[in-house]
Amino acid sequence: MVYDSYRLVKIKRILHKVNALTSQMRAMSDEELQSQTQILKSELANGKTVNDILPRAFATIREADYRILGMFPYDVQVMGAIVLNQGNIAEMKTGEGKTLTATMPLYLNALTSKGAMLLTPNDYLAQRDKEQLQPVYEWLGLTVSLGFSTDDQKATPEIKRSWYNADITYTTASSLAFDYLFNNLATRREDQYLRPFNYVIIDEVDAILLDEATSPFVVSSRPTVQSNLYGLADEFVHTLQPKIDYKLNEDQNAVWLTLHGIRQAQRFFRVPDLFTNETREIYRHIALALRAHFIMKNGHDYLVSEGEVVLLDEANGRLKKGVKVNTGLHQAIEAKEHVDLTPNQQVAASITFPSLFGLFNKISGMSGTAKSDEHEFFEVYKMRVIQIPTRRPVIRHDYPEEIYVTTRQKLIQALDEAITLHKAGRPILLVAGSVENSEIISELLLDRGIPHNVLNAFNIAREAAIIKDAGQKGAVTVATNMAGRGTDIKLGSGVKEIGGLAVIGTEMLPTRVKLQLAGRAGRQGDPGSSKFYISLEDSYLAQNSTKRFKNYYRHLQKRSTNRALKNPRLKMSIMMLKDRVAANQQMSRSNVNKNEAALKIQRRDLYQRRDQLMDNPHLEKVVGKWLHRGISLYLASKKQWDAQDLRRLMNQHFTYEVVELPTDLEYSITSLQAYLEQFCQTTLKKHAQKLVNRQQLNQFYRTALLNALDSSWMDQMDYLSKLTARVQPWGNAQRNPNFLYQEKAYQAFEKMFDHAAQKTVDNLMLSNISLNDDNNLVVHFN
Ligand SMILES: Nc1ncnc2c1ncn2[C@@H]1O[C@H](COP(=O)(O)OP(=O)(O)OP(=O)(O)O)[C@@H](O)[C@H]1O
Repeated sequence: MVYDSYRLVKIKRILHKVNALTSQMRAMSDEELQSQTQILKSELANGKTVNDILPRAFATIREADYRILGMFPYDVQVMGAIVLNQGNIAEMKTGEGKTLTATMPLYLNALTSKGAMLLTPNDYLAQRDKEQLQPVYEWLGLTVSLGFSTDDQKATPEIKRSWYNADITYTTASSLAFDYLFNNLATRREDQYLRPFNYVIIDEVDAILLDEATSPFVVSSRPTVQSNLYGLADEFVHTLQPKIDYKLNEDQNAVWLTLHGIRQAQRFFRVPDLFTNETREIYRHIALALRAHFIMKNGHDYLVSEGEVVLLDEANGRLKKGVKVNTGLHQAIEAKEHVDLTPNQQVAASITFPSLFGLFNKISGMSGTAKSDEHEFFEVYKMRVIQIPTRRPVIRHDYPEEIYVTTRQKLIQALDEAITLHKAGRPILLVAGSVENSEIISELLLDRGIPHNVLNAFNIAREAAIIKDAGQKGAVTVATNMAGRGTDIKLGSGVKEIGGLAVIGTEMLPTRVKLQLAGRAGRQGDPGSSKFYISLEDSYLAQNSTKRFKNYYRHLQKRSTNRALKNPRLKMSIMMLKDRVAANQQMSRSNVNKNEAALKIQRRDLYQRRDQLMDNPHLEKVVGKWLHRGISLYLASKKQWDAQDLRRLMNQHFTYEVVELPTDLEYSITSLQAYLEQFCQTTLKKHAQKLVNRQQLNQFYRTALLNALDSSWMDQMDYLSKLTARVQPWGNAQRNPNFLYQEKAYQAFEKMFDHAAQKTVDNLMLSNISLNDDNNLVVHFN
């Protein structure tokens, strides 16, 4: 705390410097103010640093914000902006105006011409913020872009390049993650579009770096053979009895087979042992089916819509875009819900948010709720969380939550409260715990004849329109926690006078999500209130509570009281439960980060090699080296060679034609190596004769090498994505699963290059090459 106030003093000193320039900026003509951009850029070019020019740059854009948008950033916003420029996290309460705050560090860091990005948690916010602020940046002579397309058209590399080369880019973390992965799957420089990452502000930083830290972004590629094990594993799971065959630890979101269950599985799948190399896949599918059945809940974690399973983002109630679930879990849920299975796909590239942001020169973040995790932010990202005071005191009234025994009781109470407030004319935001509950609440409201809007994952398209009306007198909006982050509900006329927006929650939620939702009311010093109605049947409690707690619940259920529960011990145990869940989540993030660390090194190494291959105009030497390695690996597969073995090997990997071996060939490894290398060179010469020039030959080499490297990397990614599940059972045998993971990941990476070398031989020898009508190279790998 002492350090915090010391930091604030330092920040205020910089604020004074910015404030001192206000009148000077106000006196400038528009042209003079606009010319500041060039002046500041040349100061940077002449050796000044971003920190040196901060006061002037901030004062410039502050005045521009005022002239173009009519909003002059408040002192507390400038303080937030200073924190963002330091590469730290500004904790600013909800509604304090983070969008406008970000204009200052974005402008300042964009002056370096290396790019500045703002990442929001969803498309809607990125688009809204970009549209709102674009006029300011453009007025000051900077370019702005939105980092994704707003229609369904696929963007060409050229279009993407224009997004990422803009001075300032507004986008979402997931769009950036996917673009990064695709950029590094390109086989030609022309298809790449990213420049090195420079500066980023992550809006709602706790959602991105904490809540979503553990689910990697995955780009899938070639479909693999569909396994019929999903259906079988699903059938098997139906036969299991709780506690006897499997155990569920809802605290840790874990479910596993007991010894009895393992025996059942061995009987069901007719295998003697479930933990051998051959039966690994069976075990993996059982683990997936168990998760699908006992951890993933319809309406909470996913929806089934028109015969398809769509995953929901737990943190914000939105549909998950792209492929973002651990390999196979999606199919396991599909088997559970009896819908068609999507084809199995292989992982082509993957990355987690923490690794993605590790690629930036400077990262910063903002959120209304980051302080509680400041240790983790510092430990993992070296970012400090600095609390910025609010401009006006928050006068929102947060009532203590009311606890009921059953879902029914809590919903009725919440509805009664909503109706009372509605009668008084106050706008109401009724928050449901799941899509299903939002529909139930909506029906209950209809029964009582109350008109309302529903905002859930099914009607995202109407989000902006719904939010626009949500603050009007008498408006009732039912929403899932989708309405939590960044939703700015503006109060209609006369609403302040009657008490502002009322947020009524109907579900127990993690603390941060709850704070975000309450923060929809009482923004910028407005009046407002929040109250949460929870029940002992809420899924958060059901999933995370202890045995004692459950017994207590059963006891209360028998008493069948309709009144709110007031027992202080109950409140205390709920508080402790929340802490325990948060600690468990932190632990699982730290495990994922440790595993990801191995992957990060491998990914960087691989991408560097790819870049080198793409830039090298003379690949003959590299080709020679890889052929040498590939051939020696093929030859190492046997101790003794004879003519028949050699012919077989050559027909598999070197040529489809009949092999004529020299009569005087010696069958020692050394001479076979020399013979095969010579054979390869002759084949390559033949290939070269079909091509127009040396560049084309180089292009052929590059394609063959990249293809070999990429497909080996895909196997590696696939292996790693399954490795976490595989090391778990060994972990139980008292070996540290993290250590095992690192060890196995490293060994596999070494092996990966062996496979790539062998694949290179096949690619160079067995491919069909030709020229099309325009004399462009066409390669088909076999
Ligand atoms: N300096 C300012 N002058 C006038 N109005 C402002 C100023 N700064 C912000 N506002 C207004 O305050 C409201 C809240 O801003 P914004 O949505 O950016 O808040 P936020 O901090 O991002 O909230 P949340 O945490 O909920 O996302 C907006 O309507 C915005 O236009």
